[in-house]
Amino acid sequence: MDKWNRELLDKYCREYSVGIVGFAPPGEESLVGAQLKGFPLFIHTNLRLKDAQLNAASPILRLTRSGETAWGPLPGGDWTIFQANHSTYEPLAWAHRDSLDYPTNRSPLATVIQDHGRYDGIQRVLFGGGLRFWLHKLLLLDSLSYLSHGQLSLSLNRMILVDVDDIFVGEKSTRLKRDDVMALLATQQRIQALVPGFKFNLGFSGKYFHHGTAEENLGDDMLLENVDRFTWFSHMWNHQQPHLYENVTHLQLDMALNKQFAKDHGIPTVSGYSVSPHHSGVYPVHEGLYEAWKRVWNIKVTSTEEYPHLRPARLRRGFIHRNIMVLPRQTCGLFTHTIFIERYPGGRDKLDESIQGGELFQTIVYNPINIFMTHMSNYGNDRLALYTFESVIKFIQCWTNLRLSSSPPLKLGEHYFQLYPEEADPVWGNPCDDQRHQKIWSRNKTCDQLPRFLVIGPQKTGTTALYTFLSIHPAISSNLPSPDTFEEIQFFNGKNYYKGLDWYMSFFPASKNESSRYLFEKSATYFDGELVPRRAHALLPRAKLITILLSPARRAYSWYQHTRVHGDPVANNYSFHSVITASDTAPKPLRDLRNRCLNPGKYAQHLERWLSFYPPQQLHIIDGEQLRQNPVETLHELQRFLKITPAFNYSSHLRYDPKKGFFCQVTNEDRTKCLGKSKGRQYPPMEDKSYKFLQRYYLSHNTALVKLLKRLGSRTIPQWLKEDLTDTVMT
Ligand SMILES: Nc1ncnc2c1ncn2[C@@H]1O[C@H](COP(=O)(O)OS(=O)(=O)O)[C@@H](OP(=O)(O)O)[C@H]1O
Repeated sequence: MDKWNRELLDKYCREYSVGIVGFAPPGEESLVGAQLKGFPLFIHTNLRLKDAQLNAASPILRLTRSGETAWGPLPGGDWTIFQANHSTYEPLAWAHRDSLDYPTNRSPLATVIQDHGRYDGIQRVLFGGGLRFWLHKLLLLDSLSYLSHGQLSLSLNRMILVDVDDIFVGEKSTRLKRDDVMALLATQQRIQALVPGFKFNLGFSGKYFHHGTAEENLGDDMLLENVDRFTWFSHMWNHQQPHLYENVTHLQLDMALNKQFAKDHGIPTVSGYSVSPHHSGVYPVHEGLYEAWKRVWNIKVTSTEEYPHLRPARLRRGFIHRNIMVLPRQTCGLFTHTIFIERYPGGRDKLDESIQGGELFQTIVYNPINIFMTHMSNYGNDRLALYTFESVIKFIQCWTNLRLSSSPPLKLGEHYFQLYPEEADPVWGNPCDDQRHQKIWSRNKTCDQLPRFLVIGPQKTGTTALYTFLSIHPAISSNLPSPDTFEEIQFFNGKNYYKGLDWYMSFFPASKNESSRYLFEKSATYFDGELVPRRAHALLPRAKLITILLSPARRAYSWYQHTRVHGDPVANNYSFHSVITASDTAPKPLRDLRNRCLNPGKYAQHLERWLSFYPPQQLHIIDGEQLRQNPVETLHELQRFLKITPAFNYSSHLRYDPKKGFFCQVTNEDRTKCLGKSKGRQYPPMEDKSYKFLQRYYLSHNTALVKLLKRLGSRTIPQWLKEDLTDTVMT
């Protein structure tokens, strides 16, 4: 960093009490006792180190616990260590030279050092290398917490739930014998001493009870003899994937069999938790599963790996659908077929690495709530899962101050959404964009039941005319009508979104020659809906977007007239001028109406939101005046944008109807079919004072729109936009 910037940064840090975390970059040159410019601090580089320890007296330690030695070499051979001769410095971690490379040198070398700020007024923590070493990752968390005066601190509470799935399901000779069940209970007891509330959570499929060898059947019996010492949840009766059931009644019947089995064998049925094999049906959602779960088991919480995608595990989120909380699962590396420690992928060393500071350890460090899925087969043979969980829990106890605990799934779910309330709303993605999602999606759903383009509004710009004219096109099909909102589905912007993807897709029935069909949907309220671009993009990232713009002032006036006709009491009580000029102290209903009337006209702002999700090439802007006066040309341009070939010639299908005062659809030689009375209404012209007010109101928004259109490469600026701006300048 040059001197000027450095001084600026230092000044900022001193004034606002901001600390610095620094990392020594690896260098080709090996330095010995080189002084860090401007500091009483010296470094040695490119060292091999081993046996790390922490400074128990350091005020930085919070999550990390000192006292032990992390024996063995530190990863990499290019470590930097620090030597200081000023009281401002205090080591945070030490290591020793690796004797393979160097003659024995017993004095510990500081690999992480704290600068208390006594030298130049700035607090720092300097790391002698990157973050390859797991212990340094913990120290980074603590450094951030310390330097941010506690503002960047993770809670120290961690919850763990271990599901043991496929109870009774495994093939002969992979199942639990009495010894294994005893080991399970003994380990559980030891873990309970470290993790209050811990119980293995057993997921059973009753159909396969007593399907093992004679010895294994005794193991089944022993599990049931100890039924109260575990928590239990229903898997599927026959381990069938729920998305393969087309019929919810069959699904229910199978679930009822498992419930009956539970009752007959004293297994509790009130946990409110269940999981489905291979996570199928949970996400992408198979509505039948949710329905049957609710009816048979009153399920309130489940967990899955697939949402939004399988990997990386740390990006998985939760959501709530039909009042069922779906929690993300973490990965522990144990799968149905990983049944011997030595056959763990990469061998025992890899497993130990994951436990001792590696992936599994860090999963627990970074996630306040951890749900792990394991299988019965992981607990037989050499009891890989028992070794894994007991070891990682002990390692956590040894190296961290984390407070581990466990709770039944329902409590865990409630706690999860208290921590992450923003995750409650689901985000529906396209199951065909992820092979794993597609695999666990129902057979009777296709990928062609989604629109290829959206007409997003805004309201009152001519969206119904465009929708109607597009529907004449032989290659274009709109959605089926909705009983509530007619031609509009209004999926992405309101409560309908919570009805799920199946509901949305039911508006686009599959037909035979799908590939040649251009499915589309128009919902005029999408344009200014806060959440719509994000949601639309999650589901339809390649969709084209069509918007129609006309003078925001005229649009607002048309909307007001529309709202009056629809019987809105506030619109009927107040003149247009009173609505648009309502102040922030006006009664709430009036302010709300004002906002609903005026906000959609802030075009640039809304378009920018769409453009933060979609590339500009996918957006087509129609001039609303052109649509009104020359729909034929407008539709030809639109076809070119959509790349629809052969182009449909609209000139013989649309004709100006002098009586209606608009273009209408030609039905035969001398007849036309126009839009209904609610489109192209008769109402008095807008008062001049209102128009002038709105010109001023929209000035900054219209100016931003001109800039945006230019940025998007528009060669012409719509006439209405020029007029709105010119008139404003003149008044
Ligand atoms: N061909 C044709 N026929 C009838 N109306 C037409 C046509 N082209 C554009 N318009 C203008 O469309 C305005 C209604 O816009 P929307 O259909 O988007 O309204 S809505 O948001 O769906 O309610 C409607 O607004 P009003 O004039 O205020 O009724 C019309 O001006």
